[in-house]
Amino acid sequence: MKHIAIIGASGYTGAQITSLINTDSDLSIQGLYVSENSLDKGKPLAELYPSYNHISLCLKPLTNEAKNAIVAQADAVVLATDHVVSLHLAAWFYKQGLAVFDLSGAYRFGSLEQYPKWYGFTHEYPEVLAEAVYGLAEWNAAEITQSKMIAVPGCYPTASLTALKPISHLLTEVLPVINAVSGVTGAGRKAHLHTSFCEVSLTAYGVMGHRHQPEIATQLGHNVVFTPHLGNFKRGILATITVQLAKGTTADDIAAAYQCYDDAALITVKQNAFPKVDDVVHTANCLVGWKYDADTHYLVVSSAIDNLMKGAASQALQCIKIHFGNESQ
Ligand SMILES: NC(=O)C1=CN([C@@H]2O[C@H](COP(=O)(O)OP(=O)(O)OC[C@H]3O[C@@H](n4cnc5c(N)ncnc54)[C@H](OP(=O)(O)O)[C@@H]3O)[C@@H](O)[C@H]2O)C=CC1
Ligand SMILES: CC(=O)N[C@@H](CCC(=O)OP(=O)(O)O)C(=O)O
Repeated sequence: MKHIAIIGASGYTGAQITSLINTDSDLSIQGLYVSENSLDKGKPLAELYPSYNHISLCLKPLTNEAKNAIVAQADAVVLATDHVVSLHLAAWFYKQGLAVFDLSGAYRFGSLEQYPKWYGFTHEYPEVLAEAVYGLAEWNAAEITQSKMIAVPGCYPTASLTALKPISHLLTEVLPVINAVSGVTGAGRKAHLHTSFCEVSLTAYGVMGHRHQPEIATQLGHNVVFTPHLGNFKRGILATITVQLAKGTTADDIAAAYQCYDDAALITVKQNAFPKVDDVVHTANCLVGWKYDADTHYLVVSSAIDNLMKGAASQALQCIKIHFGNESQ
């Protein structure tokens, strides 16, 4: 049995992973935490999320005493916190010897130079960053087993990389064009004008400047054009990617490439059938559909996930299970 502390448990991804760990017989929740001065400290999680009324745990403030109790009692922490909050907490808990599963972007880039541009801070922990591995579960299991510092991928990168990595050897110098639409929970629970009910309407944002573009490009090993969109639905991401493949590529080559997921329980790939967001919401699954025009060598591939599940919480749980393996039982 492994004991897991969840920090940022009142947020969308934190509450989601709390519900997953709560029902996992190999894991136990050491505690649920919010910031020291949070308006929610002391409240039962179920007061915020009545659908979790079977979970009786309360949200505790992350004081110094609480941090020391986590070190004494937990095997791992899940950080479902903002990038800058995660930056410092991850380094502190890692140095205390705990395994860290960080849902933020604070440890996803290998090189320090990327952080000021894409995250607006200077990374202060190169020694911890050097140990971090990218938790794309189906691709990096060996690394996730080895390291105690797991950077769980972003939601858009999870959808995009799942579709593109199998065919990376078929790409040309023409950049894949990724158009992705996210539900509003992708922006977190805190109130913002642009995510308020009367403001949300399907629109592109972060055009030519979203931090997930370099995350996808780095992990794919190939540059991409990435345009996120905000959709007027709560959960889910649909990433539809248009890509020109090398001359001579056949549909059979593509089908063969996607066979890499034949043993992946959570990923289903179909030819000439396209997934809907509703097919994956509240699940840990990723559905991929593709169609290829051999005359132009253009492939359209669509990938659907739940941003709070495969895009965050359930992928973090996959990483926890991979990392601890049989030890968690
Ligand atoms: N939403 C999504 O679809 C995805 C989000 N992510 C990433 O996951 C992380 C969490 O996202 P999300 O759940 O949406 O965010 P939310 O805004 O919904 O939740 C943030 C949580 O962090 C807590 N918190 C804030 N400051 C601190 C602090 N100093 N110490 C401890 N807890 C703190 C908040 O509670 P309080 O303020 O009351 O203390 C709240 O519980 C982010 O880094 C996000 O980028 C990754 C993939 C997908
Ligand atoms: C709709 C929406 O606002 N989505 C978020 C992405 C959420 C995510 O994956 O998070 P990371 O910040 O951890 O990379 C955004 O575009 O910033």
